[in-house]
Amino acid sequence: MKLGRLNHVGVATPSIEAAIAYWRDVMGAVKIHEPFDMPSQGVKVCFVDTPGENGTAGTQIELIEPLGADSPIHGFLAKNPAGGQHHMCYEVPDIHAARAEFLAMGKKVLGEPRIGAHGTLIFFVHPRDMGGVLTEIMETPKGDGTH
Ligand SMILES: CC[C@@H](C(=O)O)C(=O)SCCNC(=O)CCNC(=O)[C@H](O)C(C)(C)COP(=O)(O)OP(=O)(O)OC[C@H]1O[C@@H](n2cnc3c(N)ncnc32)[C@H](O)[C@@H]1OP(=O)(O)O
Ligand SMILES: [Co+2]
Repeated sequence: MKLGRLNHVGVATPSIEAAIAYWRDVMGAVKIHEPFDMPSQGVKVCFVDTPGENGTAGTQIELIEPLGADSPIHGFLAKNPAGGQHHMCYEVPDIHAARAEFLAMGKKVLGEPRIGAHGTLIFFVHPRDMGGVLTEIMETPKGDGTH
């Protein structure tokens, strides 16, 4: 499997507002995007751009707060009440080919590809099969890959 670039690091938080303040005031985020609800994924989302070179945006942090009773991050926050690093997301050119490759390697792919926060198809691979890291695979957006 040849992964593309790291698109974002998912960080679960019990409070997006508190997390925004941390990334802005402590970590010097260069841009805080408008938070939005993704009921289909059971999360409230806010993208934060860390500083890159010469004032440009670097890596994106995806802050996620539970939305609804069935949110997939309730279990994580029960174990990590203050929040923490939740998943890493890598781009691939062809989501269906990538999914088939992970399955062929015997990895536990969590569900069918569905639309993610960048508007392209995503799927997750279970952390037990990925060195303890919940891994999100997303099809590369047509634009610049930022939200
Ligand atoms: C915003 C939309 C989208 C995007 O476009 O970017 C997103 O990123 S949405 C992000 C939220 N969505 C998801 O996480 C969907 C996929 N996740 C799941 O299906 C579940 O969270 C899970 C990975 C199957 C875990 O389910 P859960 O019920 O919470 O836990 P288990 O008891 O089954 O856990 C088993 C095992 O795995 C460990 N674990 C759980 N979560 C993580 C994690 N994020 N990172 C590392 N390890 C994790 C958990 O501790 C258990 O370990 P053991 O106790 O050793 O068995
Ligand atoms: Co994500």
